[in-house]
Amino acid sequence: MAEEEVILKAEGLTKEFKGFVAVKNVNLHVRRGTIHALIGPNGAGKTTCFNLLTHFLTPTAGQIHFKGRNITGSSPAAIARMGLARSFQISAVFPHLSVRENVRVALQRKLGNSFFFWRSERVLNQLDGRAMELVTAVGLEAFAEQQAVDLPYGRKRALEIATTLALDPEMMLLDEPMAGLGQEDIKRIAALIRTVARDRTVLMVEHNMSVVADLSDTITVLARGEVLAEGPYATVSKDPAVVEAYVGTGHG
Ligand SMILES: Nc1ncnc2c1ncn2[C@@H]1O[C@H](COP(=O)(O)OP(=O)(O)OP(=O)(O)O)[C@@H](O)[C@H]1O
Repeated sequence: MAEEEVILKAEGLTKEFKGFVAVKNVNLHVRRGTIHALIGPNGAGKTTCFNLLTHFLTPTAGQIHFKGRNITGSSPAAIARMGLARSFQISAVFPHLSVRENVRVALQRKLGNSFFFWRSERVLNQLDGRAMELVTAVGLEAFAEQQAVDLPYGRKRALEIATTLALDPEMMLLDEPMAGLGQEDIKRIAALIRTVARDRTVLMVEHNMSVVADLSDTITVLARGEVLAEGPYATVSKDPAVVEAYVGTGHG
């Protein structure tokens, strides 16, 4: 794989919790412009891996490179500024601000706390314009003036994606974007992920196999902290070791 094609690279990634190895020597290469899924049965180490990649956890060993730069040990804020952003949990949304205001706050945060120039009316109006573009991009225009707390669950997920898009990341990491969603919301959020992935790279941890099959260019399967298989869905879903790992845990 040509080096310039790889936007995110993890090598020998390992995380130990008091002697228990949750992630073991994981090598991961995410190609620029693709949708890459990280899957595996319960307890496989997906969340730990995700937290290592987004720097919410420090690896015991291994290195992470983003756009050719070693970002091991950098702060989540620093890597977000470099263009690698994780979608924030729903709890990070301000419940009593409107949808539009939530996105505007995210845009303000991108500008940085040290600059207060955005308090001027002209800049606020500009930010409102961009916020509405993002609100529309995620299909929330009809909800723009509603408080976040009043949104249906699936719409909150869309808002979470909009606030992440406000950072204009080159690469977006999504932690179980379909968790807790009904069929209709799943369709809508899957379409949204496909749209946002047109001009950026997406890495997601996801349990919903039909979504993974539908969206992903590449899938990495983890089991017991190790990479079991990697490739397109058609290949990994037929891999005997993958079938065994899922059947063995009753996932089917
Ligand atoms: N902070 C921690 N301290 C100790 N053990 C941990 C910690 N975090 C995770 N683990 C263990 O590491 C292993 C991998 O957990 P992880 O949550 O990464 O798996 P997962 O693949 O995301 O699972 P799930 O699909 O159930 O969310 C599990 O055995 C878990 O108990």
